[in-house]
Amino acid sequence: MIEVKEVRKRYRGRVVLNGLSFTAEKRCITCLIGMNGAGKSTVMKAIMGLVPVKEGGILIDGQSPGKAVYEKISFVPDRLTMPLGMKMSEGLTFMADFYECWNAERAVELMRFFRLDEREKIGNLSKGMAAKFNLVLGLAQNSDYVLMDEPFSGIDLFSREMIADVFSSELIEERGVLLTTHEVGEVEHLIDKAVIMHNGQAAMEFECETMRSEQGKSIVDVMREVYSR
Ligand SMILES: Nc1ncnc2c1ncn2[C@@H]1O[C@H](COP(=O)(O)OP(=O)(O)OP(=O)(O)O)[C@@H](O)[C@H]1O
Repeated sequence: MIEVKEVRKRYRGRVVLNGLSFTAEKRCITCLIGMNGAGKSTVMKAIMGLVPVKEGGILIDGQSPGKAVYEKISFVPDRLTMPLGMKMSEGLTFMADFYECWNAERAVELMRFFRLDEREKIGNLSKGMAAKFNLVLGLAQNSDYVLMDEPFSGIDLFSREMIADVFSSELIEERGVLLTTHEVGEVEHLIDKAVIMHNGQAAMEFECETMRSEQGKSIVDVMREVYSR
């Protein structure tokens, strides 16, 4: 389980996370939802140790983040961070050299699934192709958790459906997924749990199915309630 406990984060004195707490479990797709600038990417980066957090705590399966823990988590940032001059094949080799948990067979399977040609230069990829390659890099690691920052951003409908298929496939099944998205209405059926961020805190954390069956509310309904408070 990923546990975010009472995390506070300021950027140059401005409070972005103000005692944020939530959990993301294995075998569960958890979605962080919030307006632009709510701090979603900041939380992702904090979990990955990419931005320092002085107050509050983050635990992964009960352990504080460190090298061993980071082998358990893969992070798909909101844009590709590979050099643009590299071919995708070189990017895959780089990942294989760098990550002990790299699963080359799965990488090949994913490249085929997304119909990506590894001979293509990264700099020549369209936005959607780059997003898919970014997902390959994250999902081909044998990690227990996958963090994805805006995996659907700027991607056409059919490619979104392809990415959505990955969520319900065996590529994810046993893992815990924590993602951010603005396409809440579209991905609602894929998400198990929602965490609505507001004023630097988790204003609501709920199981989507329970919310639907017991209160008849969609995630968007709950968002409207939270933001109109
Ligand atoms: N490195 C930084 N230095 C200063 N301020 C920052 C930095 N990174 C983020 N911020 C600020 O922190 C706030 C939260 O940013 P963050 O990117 O986490 O939001 P977000 O919820 O992911 O937004 P969006 O939905 O627009 O992607 C914003 O006001 C942003 O300007």
